[in-house]
Amino acid sequence: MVLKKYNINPDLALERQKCTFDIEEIINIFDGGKEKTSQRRKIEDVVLKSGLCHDDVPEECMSLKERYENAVRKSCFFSKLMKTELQEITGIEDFETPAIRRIADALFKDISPFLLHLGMFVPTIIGQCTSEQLMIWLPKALDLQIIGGYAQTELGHGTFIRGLETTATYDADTEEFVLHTPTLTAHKWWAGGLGKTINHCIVVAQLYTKGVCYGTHLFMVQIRDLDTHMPLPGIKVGEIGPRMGFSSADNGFLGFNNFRIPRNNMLMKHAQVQKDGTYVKPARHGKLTYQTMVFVRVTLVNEAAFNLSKAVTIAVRYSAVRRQSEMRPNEPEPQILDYPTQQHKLFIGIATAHAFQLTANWLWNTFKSVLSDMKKGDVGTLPELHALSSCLKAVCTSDAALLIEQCRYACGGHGYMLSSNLPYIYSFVAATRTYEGDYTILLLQTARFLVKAWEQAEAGKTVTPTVSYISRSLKGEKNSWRSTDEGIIKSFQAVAAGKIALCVKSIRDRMKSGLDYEDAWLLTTVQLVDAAEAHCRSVILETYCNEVRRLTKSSSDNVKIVMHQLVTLYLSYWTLQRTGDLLRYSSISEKDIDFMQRQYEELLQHIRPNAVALVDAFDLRDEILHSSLGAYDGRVYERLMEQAENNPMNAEPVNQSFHKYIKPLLQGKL
Ligand SMILES: CC/C=C\C/C=C\C/C=C\C/C=C/C=C/C(=O)SCCNC(=O)CCNC(=O)[C@H](O)C(C)(C)COP(=O)(O)OP(=O)(O)OC[C@H]1O[C@@H](n2cnc3c(N)ncnc32)[C@H](O)[C@@H]1OP(=O)(O)O
Ligand SMILES: Cc1cc2nc3c(=O)[nH]c(=O)nc-3n(C[C@H](O)[C@H](O)[C@H](O)COP(=O)(O)OP(=O)(O)OC[C@H]3O[C@@H](n4cnc5c(N)ncnc54)[C@H](O)[C@@H]3O)c2cc1C
Repeated sequence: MVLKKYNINPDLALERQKCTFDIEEIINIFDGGKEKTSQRRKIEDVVLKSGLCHDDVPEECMSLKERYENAVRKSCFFSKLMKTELQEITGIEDFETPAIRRIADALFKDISPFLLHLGMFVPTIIGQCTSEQLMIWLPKALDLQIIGGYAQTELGHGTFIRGLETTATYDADTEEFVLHTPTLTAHKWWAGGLGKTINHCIVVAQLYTKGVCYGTHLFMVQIRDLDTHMPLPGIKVGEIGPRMGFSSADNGFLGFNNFRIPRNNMLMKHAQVQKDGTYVKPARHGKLTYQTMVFVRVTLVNEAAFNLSKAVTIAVRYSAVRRQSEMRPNEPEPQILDYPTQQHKLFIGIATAHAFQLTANWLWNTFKSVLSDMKKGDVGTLPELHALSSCLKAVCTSDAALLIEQCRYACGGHGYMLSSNLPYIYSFVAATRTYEGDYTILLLQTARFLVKAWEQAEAGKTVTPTVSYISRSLKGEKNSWRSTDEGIIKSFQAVAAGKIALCVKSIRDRMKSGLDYEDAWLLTTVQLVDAAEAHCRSVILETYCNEVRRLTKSSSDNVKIVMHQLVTLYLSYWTLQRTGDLLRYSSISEKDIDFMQRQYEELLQHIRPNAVALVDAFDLRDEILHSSLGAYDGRVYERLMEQAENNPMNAEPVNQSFHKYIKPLLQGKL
């Protein structure tokens, strides 16, 4: 899409004059400093000037095949740009992934078929290969001499990894693994890029050697000829068909008919199969082959924040431009942003994008620190990281999807237009709630950790920092409600502790009544999911408050004020959402709730003058937003009309179907 230049809409211009803070300061905070902002903008300039973002026809007007081919074209040129010009022109050696991730959206309204190459294939090589294997595959993968994906899920199993059916049977005579798809349900299903694009793939299969099954392991498999791109003999591969989003990601299926790969193609950093077929199990932790999933879960919190910031930018700018109804008779129609109900729909989106972005950064640092522990041979911090990344991935993607849909509702009918980009953003984020571990499943993983932590604390052992509130609760610390940041966090921790306690009690009561542990757990899973969600809320609230305090230490007073208003809005919003829980597990009173409601409504008014400036501070270029409703200039109606006029459906005044069908029908000749 070529963006026409318009003057700024006067309503938006006025909004920007009302801003009380220096936008650039907030931009720098979220980028991680002035230097990083400048690097990111340089990268964006290079990509935008490359002409790669241009489409002759809007993406939404292309057929699925055209969209895929267009996405491949752009992915190839973008990869070339990353390898060459971006480095040369910007002089930045070490590309910051978030900057590349952001600008990628200027090229793809939907998804790049290469996403999984960088998102999972390369990280799996880095995390799962021996140093010798790394030297073979990593340079080729980084240089795009090979393009890969990650095929774990099958037609019959996604969640239950231990139930996967694809087999990799070691043949000591030839020193090869034989990959096989024994049933219909064993076909790999869903892997991004697999349908048409990739030539290599990480395949997750049940390892058999010397007649024994050792569970799922990872294998590097070439699936297509590097020159002709034809599937290799013994490989059945294709696209799984149209989906709600991910239209250009060519998610695929894959089957093996006794397909042979060399022994060295098993990724052997953690477990090995020796030449004679002897299995050497991982020395440290049984779930290290799941590491790529943990990595992606961590990055998905960032995806939730980024995509929500796009949606709320579109909806706030639109709401400042859109005028509708009347507040008092004969007065001019107000901007819809002036309605408190509209502010209620949107400002929580701004605050949540802040909360998730800061939580994502904190989680990323935690991930890096656990990786560094693991390099030193210490896997002790992995269970907490798994519990944290599981619940944060689940809750942040789920909340983001709901809030993005709320942004679409906030834009009325025009929000339903694909050109608003809100439906694309929603369908992308809706998928993140499912892939890389479904919402319920991941919360149950966190619940497992919480119940264990409870048992440890009961036994007088020290528990990890994110669950230290459990020890306080077991010591009988009573909650006394205070409407300060800290007071509210403590009360949310009391809610989480109360819910975990009830889960433990339910499991024990059920066992006393004769059930075994598995059944007692199963019957308690509704409560366990709820407890894990409550724990996650307390983690987000605490991280958000701590990070804002830390990051704004040297900020101007006005930035401190507005950032803290958003924190308070977030805390008040969740207090009001969870009054039932707080009445049950904390000492909050009716009076306190009334106070919080008033505070929340006042905050909406305080934030209102800065609303447009706050979304400007996400610093999202129009080319990244791709939205007729959310462009910086606010020329909503001009763009909607311009795009309607350019719609290929309007290229001819009379569609041929008139002559073929309507006219004969009108004339009774059909
Ligand atoms: C550059 C990139 C830019 C942007 C990125 C943007 C987008 C993202 C990229 C790609 C998008 C699209 C692609 C999507 C890809 C996929 O979806 S790949 C497939 C993902 N599949 C899953 O996530 C499956 C979910 N299932 C599981 O994770 C697990 O199997 C399980 C259900 C959680 C449990 O498994 P299992 O039955 O084997 O284990 P348990 O018996 O329940 O548990 C045993 C103990 O192990 C612990 N455990 C489990 N998982 C882990 C882990 N990952 N790490 C550490 N520990 C783990 C578990 O807690 C138990 O511990 P215990 O209680 O102490 O015994
Ligand atoms: C857009 C997209 C891209 C994807 N990309 C890839 C990819 O690149 N590579 C790849 O390998 N996979 C990929 N996947 C697959 C994805 O990882 C799985 O779909 C996901 O992990 C969920 O598994 P499932 O489909 O088997 O769901 P199921 O497990 O069948 O879930 C269905 C329902 O059953 C419930 N359920 C299942 N088990 C339990 C249980 N034990 N307790 C309680 N409830 C349960 C779930 O909560 C859910 O509500 C992708 C999926 C999508 C949608």
